[in-house]
Amino acid sequence: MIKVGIVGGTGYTGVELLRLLAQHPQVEVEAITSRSEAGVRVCDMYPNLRGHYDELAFSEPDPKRLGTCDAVFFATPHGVAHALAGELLERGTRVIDLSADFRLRDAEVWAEWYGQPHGAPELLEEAVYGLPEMHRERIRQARLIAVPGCYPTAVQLGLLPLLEAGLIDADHLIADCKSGVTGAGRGAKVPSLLAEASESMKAYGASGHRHLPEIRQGLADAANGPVGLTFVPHLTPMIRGIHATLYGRLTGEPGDLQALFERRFADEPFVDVMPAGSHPETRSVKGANVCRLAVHRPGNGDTVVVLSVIDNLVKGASGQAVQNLNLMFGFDEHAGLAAPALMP
Ligand SMILES: NC(=O)C1=CN([C@@H]2O[C@H](COP(=O)(O)OP(=O)(O)OC[C@H]3O[C@@H](n4cnc5c(N)ncnc54)[C@H](OP(=O)(O)O)[C@@H]3O)[C@@H](O)[C@H]2O)C=CC1
Ligand SMILES: CC(=O)N[C@@H](CCC(=O)OP(=O)(O)O)C(=O)O
Repeated sequence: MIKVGIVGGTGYTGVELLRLLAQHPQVEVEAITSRSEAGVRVCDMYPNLRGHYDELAFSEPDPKRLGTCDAVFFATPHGVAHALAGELLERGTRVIDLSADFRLRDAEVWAEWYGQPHGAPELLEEAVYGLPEMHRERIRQARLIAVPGCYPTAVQLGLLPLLEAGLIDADHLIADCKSGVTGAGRGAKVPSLLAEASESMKAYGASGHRHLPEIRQGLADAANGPVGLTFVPHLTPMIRGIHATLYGRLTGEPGDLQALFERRFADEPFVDVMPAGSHPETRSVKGANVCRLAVHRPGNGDTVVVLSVIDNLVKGASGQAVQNLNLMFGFDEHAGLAAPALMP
């Protein structure tokens, strides 16, 4: 058994970590923090966890107590892990950060997109980008993991096979993405109100969203050179889910694209390449740590269309974080993540 801590336990990704870890045979949650709810029992705030965490209560973030854990998850807004990760690492605690604090390798690019100076540039070199389908062996050795963002997970998984094989024009990629409202977090915000978000859909961040540099960085690694990407996120009236529709211009005759995708992800426990002609639905991944993909070539023309769906709170955040923990501690990669999606 290992002991873990969670900083930022009242948010959607924090409570999703608790739900997944409740089924993990080798993990005990030692500490969970919230400044606003300190003293409140977790199961009083989240009754779905009654019977699983009856004694656990939120506490103030205390690096000494967190430093007694084998690993600490940060499910906090940007900047919080910058302040605490270094001290925890010095105490011998491994850090799995769900925020964007360590996702971009360049501190100046981070500062430009996040509107504040990078708070821990000295840790960037050792941080590993926690996309197991790209970096599994480095994750196994890592002390500090930057869990990818939700849109970046859906987009990178969908485009990796095509870029690695050099089959599409890397200068002109398009990612048209839709997210459910939990992507915006649990904090009260007008655009997340029922009357604002339901029965409506809108694009946002079309001229530049902070996930753009993160996605470009990952795709450039796959393409072995810079990429040009147009990324437009949309808010849709669902609670969980990301649907990414990805477009690439073929540079030549690509061969069997279905076989390419099946081969690329054959050994990946959490990527499901659907049969040719499929249209994956977000509800088919609700609550599950899975990315479902389908690849199309409309009219046998020069454009390839990839459809990629994930649950933003699971493969897009907390599930991926647990998958990283499993790799770091040599557990079965499925531990805590075996349940199928909810249906309907
Ligand atoms: N929602 C999603 O789909 C995804 C979210 N993420 C990322 O995961 C992180 C958490 O997201 P989400 O769960 O939605 O966020 P929420 O806004 O729902 O929750 C944030 C949590 O952080 C705590 N917190 C806030 N400020 C501080 C601070 N200064 N020090 C310590 N704790 C703090 C809050 O508790 P309190 O204020 O009481 O201490 C709360 O528990 C974010 O970085 C987000 O970008 C990543 C992928 C997907
Ligand atoms: C619907 C919605 O608002 N989604 C969030 C992204 C989700 C997320 O939390 O991403 P990070 O982990 O990078 O913060 C947004 O567009 O800002």
